[in-house]
Amino acid sequence: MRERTEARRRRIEEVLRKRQPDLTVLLENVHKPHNLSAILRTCDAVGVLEAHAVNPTGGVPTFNETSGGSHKWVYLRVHPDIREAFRHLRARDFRVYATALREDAQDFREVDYTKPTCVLLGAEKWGVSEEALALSDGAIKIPMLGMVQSLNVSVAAAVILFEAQRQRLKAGLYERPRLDPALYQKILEDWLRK
Ligand SMILES: C[S@@+](CC[C@H](N)C(=O)[O-])C[C@H]1O[C@@H](n2cnc3c(N)ncnc32)[C@H](O)[C@@H]1O
Repeated sequence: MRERTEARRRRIEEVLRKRQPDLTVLLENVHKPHNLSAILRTCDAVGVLEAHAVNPTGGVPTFNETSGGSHKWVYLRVHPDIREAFRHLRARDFRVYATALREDAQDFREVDYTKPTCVLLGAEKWGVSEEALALSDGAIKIPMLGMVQSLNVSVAAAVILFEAQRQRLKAGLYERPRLDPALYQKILEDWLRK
């Protein structure tokens, strides 16, 4: 029993040392539980500490088994509206890139994800709102060469976040703890209670 507790603690510490407090997503009205769950699962895999969501249509975000339990390990902060979400992110020096299937959007691989970065993802049906697009630092897209115009939102999130992970691995950002010691300790205690 004691050994299992020790092993669990070591595993939690190992994961926490790789968490990236300056990489995140903002989900604008992504309301389907399987999409939200799949995105949080990817966030966990690339080391996102906290994800953000805005649900103008109301309601508390819900998860399903697609999350694989990842919603326990990735905090989700829900903002009352998109302006408040941007205020929060700007106060923490994030650059926010809106995913959008526009002519003038740049290829997502051209962004430097080693800087504090938030990837804004839009609603399944309507995409990112004009308001959110106007507030963002630029639009990015995953080039589409097939017959279908767009990807599923959780797939788009995975493609972009793993490019961020690739860049951050190369830059050595997973090699040393990124959380300040007080925050690390607070989260460690929280995770050990789960
Ligand atoms: C199904 S798409 C929405 C399609 C919507 N009709 C539009 O024009 O934006 C849902 C979300 O997935 C993401 N997405 C899907 N395909 C993408 C692509 N090729 N590049 C960037 N983001 C994409 C965006 O966040 C988008 O808002």
